[in-house]
Amino acid sequence: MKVAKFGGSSVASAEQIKKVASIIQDDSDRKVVVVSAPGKRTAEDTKVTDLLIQLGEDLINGEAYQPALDLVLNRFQLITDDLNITNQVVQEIKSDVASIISSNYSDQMKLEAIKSIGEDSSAKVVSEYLKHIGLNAAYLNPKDAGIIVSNEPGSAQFLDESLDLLYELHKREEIVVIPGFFGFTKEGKLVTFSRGGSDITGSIVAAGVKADLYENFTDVDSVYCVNPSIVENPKEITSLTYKEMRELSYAGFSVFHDEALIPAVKAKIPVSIKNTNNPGAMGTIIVSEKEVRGNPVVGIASAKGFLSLYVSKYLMNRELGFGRRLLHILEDEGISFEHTPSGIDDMSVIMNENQLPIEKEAKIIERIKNELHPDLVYTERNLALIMIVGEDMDSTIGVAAKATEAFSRVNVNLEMINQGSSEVSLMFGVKEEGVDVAVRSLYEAFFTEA
Ligand SMILES: Nc1ncnc2c1ncn2[C@@H]1O[C@H](COP(=O)(O)OP(=O)(O)O)[C@@H](O)[C@H]1O
Ligand SMILES: N[C@@H](CC(=O)OP(=O)(O)O)C(=O)O
Repeated sequence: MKVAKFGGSSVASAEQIKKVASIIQDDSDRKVVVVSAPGKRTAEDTKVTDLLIQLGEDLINGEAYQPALDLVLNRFQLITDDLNITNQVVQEIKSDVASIISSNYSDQMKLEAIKSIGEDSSAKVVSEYLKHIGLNAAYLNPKDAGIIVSNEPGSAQFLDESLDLLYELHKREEIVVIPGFFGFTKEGKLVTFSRGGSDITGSIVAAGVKADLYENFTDVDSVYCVNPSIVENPKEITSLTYKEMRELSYAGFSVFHDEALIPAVKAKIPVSIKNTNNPGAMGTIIVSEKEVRGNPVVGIASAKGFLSLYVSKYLMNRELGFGRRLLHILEDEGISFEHTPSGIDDMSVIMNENQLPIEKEAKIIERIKNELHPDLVYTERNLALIMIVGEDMDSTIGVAAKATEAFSRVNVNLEMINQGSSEVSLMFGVKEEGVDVAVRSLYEAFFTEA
């Protein structure tokens, strides 16, 4: 049995859904299908999930929500018209939104329920179309499928008890179509995963049914060794390990959600990234161990929007518990961090800028000054992180030298280097304005030069 997940770009229009149907028809092992909400049809278009978030926020803020709702309704009306199937889903969206509005849900629960409508409706449309073309298909709600998650709205984690429930899908005769992106707590509350989380649903389902393969259909022929919006026509990666993919996804390869690997890894299910627009292309396979080894670097990822909280104090190295107390202040204030490079008298805490908005910064700095008495404490914003990833890097001499040479060639100053804690990656911090030119220079150094 194969689990096939189709991303937002694959279900963005009737034309795309027809391609999805033909991919499902092509292989009778594709018995379980997971779908995202309709994504962008063009670069300027808006994803249905973004329209729904707008709708939810307008509703909560007491503003007119009808314009956003109309855009969602029109989107599904157009899809059902073009597929020549019933528009029942449009009526269901209207009544679902009305019942969410009149419910006694908290604002957060209302927003969660509204966000789930995109995937839920998409699954109804896809299953309806599969039936329309003569396939034995059925829509299956995540609650009935057994997707049980933690109560963390907007960032749910799947719970292991989902797995046995999902295994029951083997008993189904039909091709089941499950909406991605949300699950239910043990108490029956609807909770969404983080953005891009339909990949997580696909992985949980694949682990639950013990699939032979988890196929993730998107709009590119493969995972490329660098983001194709930064380097034109980058080299394709034919195979990479779970570890490499997780690091690359975490550091900016948005093609696959970094949390989506865990269920597949635990169940040892290979993941294949394929193109809905070109299903004949080989794609990329993600496995636990690679057979063919070549370039020690498999990919270069980058992400903007980080900040460094720098703290310096003479003899910090001798002050027992300094690091713990610094991190405790952050924990106490609900701030999560990504990395903590440190020196003898200095420590930096790297975090996503959304963790420390400007309004919150003064309070944190004040607490650090009062509780830790540093010589210096300040933040540096607009940082980007670049991650060079490859399982064989740690046994290859000269990778860091080649990278720093590439940075100096394009005159990009390094704010930070972090190597050692991860066996498979080497991280660099640079100012945001230099990140793309730095990534291009690294690509040339590792992938185009002899
Ligand atoms: N290294 C990479 N390789 C391939 N695609 C990448 C990479 N980094 C970023 N992307 C982007 O990921 C996109 C596909 O992911 P996503 O937008 O989530 O698709 P979907 O609509 O299928 O969920 C590609 O169109 C591409 O722009
Ligand atoms: N629709 C959700 C979940 C998702 O996975 O979407 P996509 O497959 O378009 O990345 C989002 O936009 O976050």
